[in-house]
Amino acid sequence: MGKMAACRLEQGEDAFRKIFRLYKRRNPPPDLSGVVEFTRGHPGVKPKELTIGALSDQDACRAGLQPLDQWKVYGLEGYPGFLFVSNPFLPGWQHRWVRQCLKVYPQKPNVCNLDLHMRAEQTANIWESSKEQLRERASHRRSQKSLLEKLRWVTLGYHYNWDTKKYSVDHHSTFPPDLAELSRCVSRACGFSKFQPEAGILNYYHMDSSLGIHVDESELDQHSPLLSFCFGQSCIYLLGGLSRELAPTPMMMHSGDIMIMAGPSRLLYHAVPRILPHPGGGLLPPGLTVPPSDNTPPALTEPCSSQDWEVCAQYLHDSRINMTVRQVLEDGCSFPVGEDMRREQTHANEEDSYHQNAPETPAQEGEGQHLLTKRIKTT
Ligand SMILES: O=C(O)CCC(=O)C(=O)O
Ligand SMILES: [Fe+2]
Repeated sequence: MGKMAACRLEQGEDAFRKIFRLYKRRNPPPDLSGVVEFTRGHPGVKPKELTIGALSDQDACRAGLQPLDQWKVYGLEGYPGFLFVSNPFLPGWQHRWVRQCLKVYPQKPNVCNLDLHMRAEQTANIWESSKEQLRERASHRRSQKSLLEKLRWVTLGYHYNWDTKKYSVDHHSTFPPDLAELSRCVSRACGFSKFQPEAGILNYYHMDSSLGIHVDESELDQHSPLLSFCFGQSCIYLLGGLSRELAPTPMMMHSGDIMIMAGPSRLLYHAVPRILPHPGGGLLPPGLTVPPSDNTPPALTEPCSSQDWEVCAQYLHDSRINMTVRQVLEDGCSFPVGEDMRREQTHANEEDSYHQNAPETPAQEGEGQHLLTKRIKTT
């Protein structure tokens, strides 16, 4: 990078990047006392009341969620439209979503990072080819990394294209009905009764992973909320402003927590600089140390068997999974065609410059989330 450009960066173009690097740092470890813990009454955290009745107890229960009057929901001063739900899952139910993320959602026709450099038959059954390797790990036998451990992202519904940064009508598969229903339950509960789950990105992190600074702006509908579900180990999540000059707020996310980015918070910069062991010791967070619930009638997903859970638990000892769910198209709209598409593309190209490094500019730390496999970085 030229001297001038470096200078401009230092003058605060990128307050976000400075904080990203601070929390990513291992040596010396950063002071975490300023990191927002929503359930611990941090300044700026405001409990929120949801409309009781927005989600029936029966629908909540089918999705593995507690009755709405039990949910702990918070807003954050300075971030209108942002909501944080502290683990609303019923005991034994996060397990099912974790199992879906590891065993079911990586299957074809869904798309994952491994497809970029492996043949279709090699990625046809990631779970089956990995489970023995993961079990062996439990008995401390050394083994090669399994495909599951190499998984970084999976796309669902309208498959996000990491090259063009677009969704398209031609690259679509059925959005998983169970995750669609969970997402509709959460969005209804939070007052977004029209939300349509149309695309999902699942992110798989290990203890040395991070997710670069970005805005999720590829959806044609940027008014609908974006939902984000966390499982496994904890993370520091940075929520910034509409520009990278604004310093982000660091917050902790734990297993089971759900975030809703809506309204004025929908297009804010954000990043995950650091994965942290869940607080409290032990290999798994408290919500996952109970056995998987075996059955509650009638449910969206089948119970997680103890054999499947053994593999999932082993995976989660040093991993975090995040599912984001998005509405791509505005209500009643379809993908643009002809003249509309040209207009849309011109507009998108202007916006893309936000994410791309100029050719002569080396990638900056914390940048480049949309660069193919670099989306989740491993140090
Ligand atoms: O892992 C997270 O919490 C954030 C994921 C995210 O920002 C994304 O998928 O766009
Ligand atoms: Fe994002």
